[in-house]
Amino acid sequence: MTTTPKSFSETKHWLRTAETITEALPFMRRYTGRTCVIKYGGHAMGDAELSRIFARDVVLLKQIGINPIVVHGGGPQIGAMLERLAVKSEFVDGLRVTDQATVEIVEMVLSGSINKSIVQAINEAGGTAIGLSGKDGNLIKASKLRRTKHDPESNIEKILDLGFVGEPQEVNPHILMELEQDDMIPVIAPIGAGVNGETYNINADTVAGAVAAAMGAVRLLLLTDVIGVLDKNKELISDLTVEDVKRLQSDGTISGGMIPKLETCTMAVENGVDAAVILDGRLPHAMLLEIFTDRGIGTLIRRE
Ligand SMILES: Nc1ncnc2c1ncn2[C@@H]1O[C@H](COP(=O)(O)OP(=O)(O)O)[C@@H](O)[C@H]1O
Ligand SMILES: CC(=O)N[C@@H](CCC(=O)OP(=O)(O)O)C(=O)O
Repeated sequence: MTTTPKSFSETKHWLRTAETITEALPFMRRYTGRTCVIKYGGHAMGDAELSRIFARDVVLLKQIGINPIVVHGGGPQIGAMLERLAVKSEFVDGLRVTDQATVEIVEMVLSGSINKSIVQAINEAGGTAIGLSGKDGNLIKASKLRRTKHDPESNIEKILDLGFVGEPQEVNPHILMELEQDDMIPVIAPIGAGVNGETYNINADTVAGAVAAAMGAVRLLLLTDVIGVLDKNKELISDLTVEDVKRLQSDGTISGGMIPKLETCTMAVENGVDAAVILDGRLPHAMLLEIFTDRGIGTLIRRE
């Protein structure tokens, strides 16, 4: 059956749709053939309909020649499982202190249920997704995170011991390139393997940034549960340079999970990623609005 527009408003709707597609053309040209790393945060994946929309948008990117790589988090889901198993958990500067029992649960939740549900959603949307953790194909070689924190009482830098929290030492881009060439969509759980066979829990933003840098991505998109980086008056900051980020960090404008997020963006844009964007994963089609319109949403971070 064919349908033709029946009313003036219906015609306007069709015209608007056609205009939107035409508007997207220059952006498609800019991004085609390039890699776009999407960090899908645990907070952003709470709603079933939003998850379906996310999966469809990822497939759409692939369909028009952009290579999406999904790196997912799962902080709230790990938290819920730890609570069920009565394992206590605390965060320092947005990072979960991770002992041996915790790292086993973190790996189970991230590489298991969360990874597979994203893979399944993308496959149901018509794509071919492959789930990986940093252990698969030696994707991420990790080491124990070395971090210090200034102690105002003693005025010295104290070494933080976060247990099995890791940082990527090396990301192997070859396996991801192979998958891209075969039209597959990698979905990565932020788990890394150490040289002595130990398992590391790595912040998902950090993994996304390291993967984006290793792939020379055109964009690193961090989907989260806020509209972007907010200033002290809770207003959205739409653009930031690396210098601006340092200032926001030292004057305390950013805290908690926003700290590793912006550190990641800085690392990524200093290592060959064109730009990083922190945007609201609760907004349907947030990625498409960011990539295919000149309005942009969220906070865009560039080198300078
Ligand atoms: N200046 C800021 N602007 C926006 N969010 C901030 C800021 N400082 C701290 N945050 C916190 O960072 C959180 C996002 O980080 P996180 O909870 O780790 O998200 P995700 O689970 O998506 O990775 C926000 O929900 C907010 O509570
Ligand atoms: C070291 C560390 O904090 N790891 C995170 C890994 C998951 C994650 O980063 O999830 P979100 O992106 O949803 O926050 C954690 O254990 O929660």
